[in-house]
Amino acid sequence: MEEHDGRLPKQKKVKVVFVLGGPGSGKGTVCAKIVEQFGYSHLSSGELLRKEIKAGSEHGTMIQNMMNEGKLVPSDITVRLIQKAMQETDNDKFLLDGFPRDEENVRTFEKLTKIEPDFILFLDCPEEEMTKRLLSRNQGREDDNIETIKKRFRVFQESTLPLVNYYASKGKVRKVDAARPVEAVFESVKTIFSSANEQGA
Ligand SMILES: Nc1ncnc2c1ncn2[C@@H]1O[C@H](COP(=O)(O)OP(=O)(O)O)[C@@H](O)[C@H]1O
Ligand SMILES: O=c1ccn([C@@H]2O[C@H](COP(=O)(O)OP(=O)(O)O)[C@@H](O)[C@H]2O)c(=O)[nH]1
Ligand SMILES: [Mg+2]
Repeated sequence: MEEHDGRLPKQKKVKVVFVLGGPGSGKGTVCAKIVEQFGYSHLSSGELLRKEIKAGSEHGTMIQNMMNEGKLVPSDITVRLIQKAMQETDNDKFLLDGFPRDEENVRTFEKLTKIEPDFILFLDCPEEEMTKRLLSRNQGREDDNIETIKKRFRVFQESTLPLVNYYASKGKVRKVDAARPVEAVFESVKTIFSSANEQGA
């Protein structure tokens, strides 16, 4: 048996909120505001994947091809990137923006991190509004074109929404009407995070 001095091993008990919503629903925008007001660290799996492409990493080309088709990158790759980013961040509260996107993402995340989310913030927005936002986002993203947008909506409907419904059945979803102006959306989000704070969640 390993000898130790009685102290617990260095362990972080982390709190995680999954921030879900269709492409262009405003996940990144609202996460930035939650960070300012509630001290979470913001990890966007999409951003982490785009960094891999830029860095020309081992899986960069494959990731780029998947993204341009609006398809989901294999869970192993995404989860490892998230896990690494969490370990490198000196915080115990994380917003996972745009993750998980399907059931396999969840299974892989739970297997590798043993973390269960506190709750799911769900930004509910009609496709028409999301399309308008994506087409005027101007971030130079190759996947913000109408063909790829349609594919991304389909993946969201078929793979991500069932997950949201699953978490809703466990009482874990906090849904917000995301079709309103940013300030109004954030007012609702603030209420949710304030009450989560009070409950020590
Ligand atoms: N509530 C809102 N009303 C109008 N435009 C918004 C709103 N939230 C975000 N946007 C804009 O819509 C685009 C998509 O937002 P973003 O936060 O990148 O969404 P997501 O991360 O969900 O794809 C951005 O140009 C952003 O400035
Ligand atoms: O966990 C993730 C996050 C993103 N993506 C890929 O990256 C793209 C862009 O995701 P992001 O969250 O950045 O887009 P948004 O929803 O914000 O428009 C998606 O369409 C997928 O191809 C993925 O496969 N897994
Ligand atoms: Mg985003």
